[in-house]
Amino acid sequence: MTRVLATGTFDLLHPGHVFFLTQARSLGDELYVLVARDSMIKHKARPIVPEGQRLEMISAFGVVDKALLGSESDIFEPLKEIDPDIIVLGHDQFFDTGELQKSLGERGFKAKVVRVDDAMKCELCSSGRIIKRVLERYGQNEE
Ligand SMILES: Cc1cc2nc3c(=O)[nH]c(=O)nc-3n(C[C@H](O)[C@H](O)[C@H](O)COP(=O)(O)O)c2cc1C
Ligand SMILES: Nc1ncnc2c1ncn2[C@@H]1O[C@H](COP(=O)(O)OP(=O)(O)OP(=O)(O)O)[C@@H](O)[C@H]1O
Repeated sequence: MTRVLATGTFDLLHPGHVFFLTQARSLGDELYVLVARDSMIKHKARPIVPEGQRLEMISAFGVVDKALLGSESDIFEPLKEIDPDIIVLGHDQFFDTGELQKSLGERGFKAKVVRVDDAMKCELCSSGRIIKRVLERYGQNEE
């Protein structure tokens, strides 16, 4: 039984997320997903959708066996419980594969880090671009 772990913000959902999680699931037998905490997202703007609602949506995906909220202080903490065989990184996730692999080894985790390079290309296959489109269409009308 190979347990795969995927992680991410998953703010405004789109087909790129379905594509990523389907790819992640295909690497093993079961898929766990760690949803990033609002307080831990510092590499981009604060998500529109609060963490509890982001978790609820990812939990409803058919390819996902279990979704959990991450830790608010230590990204390695939830791995003790999940104990994944594979940690999958999306094409644009900021982690360096080698450095993450090294950090995991130093902490005694067995997981192998796998980067999936494929991206689904469509105009609105990005939470950021959905937000931009909404602002273009409705932003100017704000009183
Ligand atoms: C192995 C691993 C564990 C993670 N654990 C957590 C965590 O416990 N809490 C959290 O808020 N983010 C955690 N993250 C980070 C996010 O879930 C996410 O990967 C990061 O914010 C960048 O994702 P994005 O490109 O989807 O925004 C973890 C990431 C990795 C790779
Ligand atoms: N179009 C896409 N194709 C493949 N994977 C994607 C795509 N969009 C997002 N992902 C993957 O889904 C996971 C969660 O992504 P995230 O929540 O950052 O969405 P995003 O749409 O890329 O957000 P933003 O537009 O704010 O950067 C990441 O691993 C990311 O690489």
